[in-house]
Amino acid sequence: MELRIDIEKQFGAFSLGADCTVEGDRIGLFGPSGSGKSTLVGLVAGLHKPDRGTILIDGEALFDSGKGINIPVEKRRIGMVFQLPHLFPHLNVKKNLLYGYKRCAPDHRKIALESVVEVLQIGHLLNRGVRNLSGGERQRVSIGRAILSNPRLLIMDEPLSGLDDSLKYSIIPFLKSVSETFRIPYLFISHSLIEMRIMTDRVLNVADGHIAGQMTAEELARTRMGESEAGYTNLLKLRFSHRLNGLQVYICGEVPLLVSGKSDLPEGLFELSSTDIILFKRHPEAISARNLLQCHVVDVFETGFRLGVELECGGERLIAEISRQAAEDLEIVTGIEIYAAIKASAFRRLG
Ligand SMILES: Nc1ncnc2c1ncn2[C@@H]1O[C@H](COP(=O)(O)OP(=O)(O)OP(=O)(O)O)[C@@H](O)[C@H]1O
Repeated sequence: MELRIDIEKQFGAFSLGADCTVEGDRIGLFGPSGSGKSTLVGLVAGLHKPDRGTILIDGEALFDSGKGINIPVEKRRIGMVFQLPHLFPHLNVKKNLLYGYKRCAPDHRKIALESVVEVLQIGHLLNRGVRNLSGGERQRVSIGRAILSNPRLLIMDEPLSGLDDSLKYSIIPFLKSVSETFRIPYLFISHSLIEMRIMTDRVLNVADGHIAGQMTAEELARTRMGESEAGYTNLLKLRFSHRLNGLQVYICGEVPLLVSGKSDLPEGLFELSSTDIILFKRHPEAISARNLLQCHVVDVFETGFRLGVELECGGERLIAEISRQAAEDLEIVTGIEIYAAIKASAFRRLG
């Protein structure tokens, strides 16, 4: 999808002026609270009318003040999912799901109820009233309802913010499989850099009512690494192997990792902060950290006052963060071999 926006909107004291072209099917909008993300997607969806400008999807004008075009919201074919699922309380799950489908013109009805129910695994809920659903189930139903309206674009405005961590990471696979199965491009709003990296490829950085830049989610994470004490978050998909001396052995690429924790689910998404990786120039004789990985330095980059060090280790990439003095002591340059020590307790399971 290509989204072209060149609009201005004044909302009381807040001015929004956005001018950008973005291409991709998994687009993020990232920025602080009040920067204008929801206003911007509301203008795209047709919930508000720009004061002037143009909004085009794949060359087709949804709004063009010069030509007097303003496609009404119900004809834009844009589905929306919000932080709080706005389901109809008097309708059961099936009727909520079919609401958008029935309003969609028959020519555009390409996605069937059965396939959405299957992907979102909500078949057992169809006859239930929506008041009797858990938070995660409600959000799955609201995603299903949006998909069944057969939109050309799905807008998700902080769809995971109202959920606790474990629920959030159980919904993400559904969001991903929905987008992969039905191939609907989406705009995804979040304050969470981790959600951006999991859910999006291209990110619009929104600041003070304008688009301050456009980059990949990975570039955004590296840019912000030096601004946060938590550093860069490595996201690792690990495969459970076995238990050993009260710890769990997971496989990362080709490398076994010792991880604290109790779950022995076959797979897991873990986070590891760049500040929890300690680098050694030579193999240390004995250390308390349970993981000592032999790595190659593939990149060294600036992160404000410190340096980011990208490591290759058994087919996986890790980013560590060190001071300039430490980089001098270690004589770090691209291509050298180095050892990375990581405590078993440094890994945090996300889902
Ligand atoms: N209808 C409106 N009338 C007046 N001001 C508005 C209106 N809608 C939004 N605003 C203002 O526009 C600014 C941007 O709000 P918006 O909700 O778009 O930000 P956001 O980046 O989505 O924030 P958050 O991440 O907190 O949801 C805010 O200052 C808000 O008060």
